[in-house]
Amino acid sequence: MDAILRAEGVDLFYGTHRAVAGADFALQAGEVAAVMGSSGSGKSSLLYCLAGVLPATHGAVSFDGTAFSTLTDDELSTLRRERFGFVFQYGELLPELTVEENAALPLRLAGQRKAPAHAVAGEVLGRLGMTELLQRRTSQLSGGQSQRVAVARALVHRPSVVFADEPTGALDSANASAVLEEFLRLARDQGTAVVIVTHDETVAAHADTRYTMTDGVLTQRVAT
Ligand SMILES: Nc1ncnc2c1ncn2[C@@H]1O[C@H](COP(=O)(O)OP(=O)(O)OP(=O)(O)O)[C@@H](O)[C@H]1O
Repeated sequence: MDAILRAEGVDLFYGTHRAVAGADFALQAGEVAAVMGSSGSGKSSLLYCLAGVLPATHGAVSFDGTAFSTLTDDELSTLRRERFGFVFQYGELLPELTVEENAALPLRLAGQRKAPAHAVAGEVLGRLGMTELLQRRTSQLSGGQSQRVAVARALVHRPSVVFADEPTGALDSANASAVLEEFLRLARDQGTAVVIVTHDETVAAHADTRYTMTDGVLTQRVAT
């Protein structure tokens, strides 16, 4: 099967510092891949290249057979907005919006009207146990609740790939594993592939494929 997301020989330089060094990566539709490695090893930098947020200095990244380098900035923005979802360590929600409004944002940005967008967001939030909190401002949520909203927002438009950078890194371990399991169950149910950057071996254990980043060099770990 052809990979939905593929990186070949990707380098990312910050000035003279080579943060990503010759990375090869392939992700199938619906696959969950974890990228582990110590602090500063280049995991987030790789994620930004794979998501088309930073252009690779050398090498190529392609989505569904189309190299990012052949797209205009507008086309790449549209691809990121419509086909990708993002979850970060601290949720990165809009604090003045409600839970429902935050989760519905990708649909609203895609031009959907409020009522149907909120109906879909409400359904996804319900699957994450957030039905009672739909009208609450996200500034008034716990860490675990915030991450559930971030997960809903990343999945609500049924993207092909979600990029998650330490998605449960700010939570205590019981909360972290609950949110991670709900996140991956929803993603797998809708066939969304996931790339998770993590320091945490227990997070990586949930993935189908595991990689290790060492000083910018990405290596696939062979299952034992
Ligand atoms: N914008 C930048 N400009 C210059 N150097 C950077 C920049 N961003 C990251 N770096 C450097 O590139 C290297 C890789 O950083 P990156 O954030 O990708 O690592 P990481 O593995 O995600 O780390 P952490 O686990 O601590 O988040 C580090 O040495 C970092 O200091």
